[in-house]
Amino acid sequence: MNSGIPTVDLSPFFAQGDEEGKRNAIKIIGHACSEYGFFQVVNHGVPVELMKGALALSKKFFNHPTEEKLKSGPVPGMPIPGGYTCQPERSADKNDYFMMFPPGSSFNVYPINPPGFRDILDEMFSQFVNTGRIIENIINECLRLPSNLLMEYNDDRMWDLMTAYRYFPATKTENTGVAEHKDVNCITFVFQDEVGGLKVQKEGNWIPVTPVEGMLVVNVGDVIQVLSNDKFKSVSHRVVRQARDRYSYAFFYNIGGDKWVEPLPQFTKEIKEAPKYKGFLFKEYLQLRSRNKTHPPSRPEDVISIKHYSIPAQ
Ligand SMILES: O=C(O)CCC(=O)C(=O)O
Ligand SMILES: [Fe+2]
Repeated sequence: MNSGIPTVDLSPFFAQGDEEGKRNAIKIIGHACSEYGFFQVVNHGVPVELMKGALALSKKFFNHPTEEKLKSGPVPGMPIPGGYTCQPERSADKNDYFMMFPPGSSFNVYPINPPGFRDILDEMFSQFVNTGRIIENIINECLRLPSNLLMEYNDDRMWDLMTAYRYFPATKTENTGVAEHKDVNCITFVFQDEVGGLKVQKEGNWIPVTPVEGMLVVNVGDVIQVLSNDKFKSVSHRVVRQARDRYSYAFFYNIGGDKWVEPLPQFTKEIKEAPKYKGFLFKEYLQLRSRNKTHPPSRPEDVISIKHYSIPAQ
């Protein structure tokens, strides 16, 4: 099926000896990350039955009455709201969502209903972390970095996040599910139900990502764009609401908040290219980006994006 973004089979990374298969996948992913910022993967290690179960249980959860869902609402004082949240009326984004931190984090607030949802969420999260490590390693190879450089740099898994979303049906006058944005993190995974609605920007057009059962959509975020000094791109995407409710999951393979993010020497000094970004602490950028949401600037040019740290070419 032609969904408009490249598709890659990751099975060579789960078998011994298929070096050619690996090289081929690495080539497609490298091209996808520099041209699209997006690709999608099959045989990615996350069991398809688990993905289907996770969607089925999230549908049940979101169809509970609001009072029931709010029992797993965020605890006051959390840095980011964990648990169940509905977007405020004034937000352009029209969805409600459940967000969690790594299994075992004291910030997690799990729903009791539907039964089994908690176990499935924890399992999904752990599977996503495993696939995240594999894709991080592939990106390390695509960028021809010294072995394990990204893995050793990105060694704090406590900042990873997973969100289950429910998008409301479009109305006659508006259909924004999630407004156009670029992800802040390293690598994002998304899977959507058959309703669809995810769109990716390419050369001024919006490419729809056709939903395929068991497929994981992967995109690189701002951190990879900065580390690679723009070799790999963090690309704008959005969710367009459809005639009926749409359900999806997103997993954000992040980096530790205290990490310093700047273009790597392999893409600057070592090849005599000027860095395109100033360095920054990841948590400071996260804070600026969440302020866009809590205190939306009135002038569009004041909305903070990764451009905030860019160094103009001399
Ligand atoms: O729900 C989706 O398909 C994608 C959501 C998204 O882009 C995000 O949470 O950053
Ligand atoms: Fe996103």
